[in-house]
Amino acid sequence: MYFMKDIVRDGDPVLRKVGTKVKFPLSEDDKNLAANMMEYLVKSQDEEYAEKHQLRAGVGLAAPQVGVSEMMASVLVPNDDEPDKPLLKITLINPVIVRNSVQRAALSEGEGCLSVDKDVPGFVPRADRITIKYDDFEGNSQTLRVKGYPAIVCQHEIDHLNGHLYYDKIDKKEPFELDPSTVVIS
Ligand SMILES: O=C(O)C[C@@H](Cc1ccccc1)[C@H](O)SCc1ccccc1
Ligand code: NI
Repeated sequence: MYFMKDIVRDGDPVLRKVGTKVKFPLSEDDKNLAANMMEYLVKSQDEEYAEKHQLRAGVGLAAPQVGVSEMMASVLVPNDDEPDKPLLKITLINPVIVRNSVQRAALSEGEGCLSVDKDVPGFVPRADRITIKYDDFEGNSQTLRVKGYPAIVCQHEIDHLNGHLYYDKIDKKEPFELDPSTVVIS
């Protein structure tokens, strides 16, 4: 299980590297990495456990954030209407975004990051709909199409695998300026 002490913070060069491709068959270390990252997300969304262990809630976690420069990220997007049926629960291995909608989207509250302690205000414009090619645990290539909030989370995590942080995408001069056609997600 990871705790906040295990989360690498901005300034550590590992967050600015492009991760190495994960090889198959998965090593025991990579299997444990995937399990531990997803476990962090599950526990961080359990209010009682998160409070007791001072975990920041997360809907995504990328391997570089726990110091492993590999192409692997976990995503757990909760479903407020049906808590035991998350909107998206997936481990993305070697993910590549192969299609981006022209339509842009941004979270109305901006974004945060478990690896960035400071608050960086501003909209983070992203694609509203994306198609991701990734490998599953057996090494088979899979395709995932997501839109809206799950798509924002996947883009945030895949950015981590390529050395990008959310505030890189905030317009420095006009942080709350948005193209009028951008979908604002609350
Ligand atoms: O640092 C991370 O990668 C995890 C982020 C992912 C994320 C933040 C903003 C927008 C999309 C993805 C954490 O989940 S930040 C905390 C959080 C928790 C619940 C909902 C939104 C943000
Ligand atoms: Ni992040």
